[in-house]
Amino acid sequence: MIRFDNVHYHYRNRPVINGLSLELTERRIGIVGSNGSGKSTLSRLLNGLLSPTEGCITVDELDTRTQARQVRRRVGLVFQNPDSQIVLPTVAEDLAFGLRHQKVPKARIDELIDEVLTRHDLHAFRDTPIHHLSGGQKQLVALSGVLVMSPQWLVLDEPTTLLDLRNRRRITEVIDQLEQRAIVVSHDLELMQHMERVIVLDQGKVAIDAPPNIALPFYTEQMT
Ligand SMILES: Nc1ncnc2c1ncn2[C@@H]1O[C@H](COP(=O)(O)OP(=O)(O)OP(=O)(O)O)[C@@H](O)[C@H]1O
Repeated sequence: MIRFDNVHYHYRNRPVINGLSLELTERRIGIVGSNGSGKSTLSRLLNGLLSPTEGCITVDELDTRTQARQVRRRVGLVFQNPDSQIVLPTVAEDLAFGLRHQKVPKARIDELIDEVLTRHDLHAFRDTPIHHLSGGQKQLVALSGVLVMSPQWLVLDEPTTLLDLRNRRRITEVIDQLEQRAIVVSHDLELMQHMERVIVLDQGKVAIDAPPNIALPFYTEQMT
């Protein structure tokens, strides 16, 4: 379980998250909200990249302030723009990066990479330079790079915004089939329909927290 206990986050003196208390247990949780409502800040708080200014976040009992390294292993964060996540020139090199850092033996790294690429239909691109890939393929590589580390939780920040309809559907299918628990931050309301629970953020607070058939009409009404 991920638990937020009266969490506040301020950038310098600008309050962005304002007293969130949440228990996240569902397998698919969506976070929506208008631009600047605090969604990306929330994603970074979830995996310990940012620490609350006030209050406490625990991930399966690990405190993100004091056990950030363990939290980051447990919660994989996929950024909105794959270019900010992919660091090495070819697909295989990039996927090996985190595993090598964790001192996983080379033969095991190759096995894990083969497995994740096959699962996402990317095996033909194993040694392809990243800059030859389409936006959708890069998005899948960025996701694969996080999955290969076997996190228990995934946080996906706007996984479909840069994609065309076909790739949006593909990523939606991949998210549906993930074994991990996933928290998906997105403006893509079609993707949000696939969630069990949708939290609407407004100025760093929960405006509504409900199944998508209730939360999404509330959100669209609020936005118009
Ligand atoms: N590094 C930063 N320093 C100062 N202010 C920041 C920083 N990052 C974000 N903010 C501010 O915090 C607020 C919330 O930003 P955040 O990126 O979390 O919102 P968001 O809901 O993800 O927005 P969007 O839908 O536009 O991506 C915004 O007003 C933003 O300007």
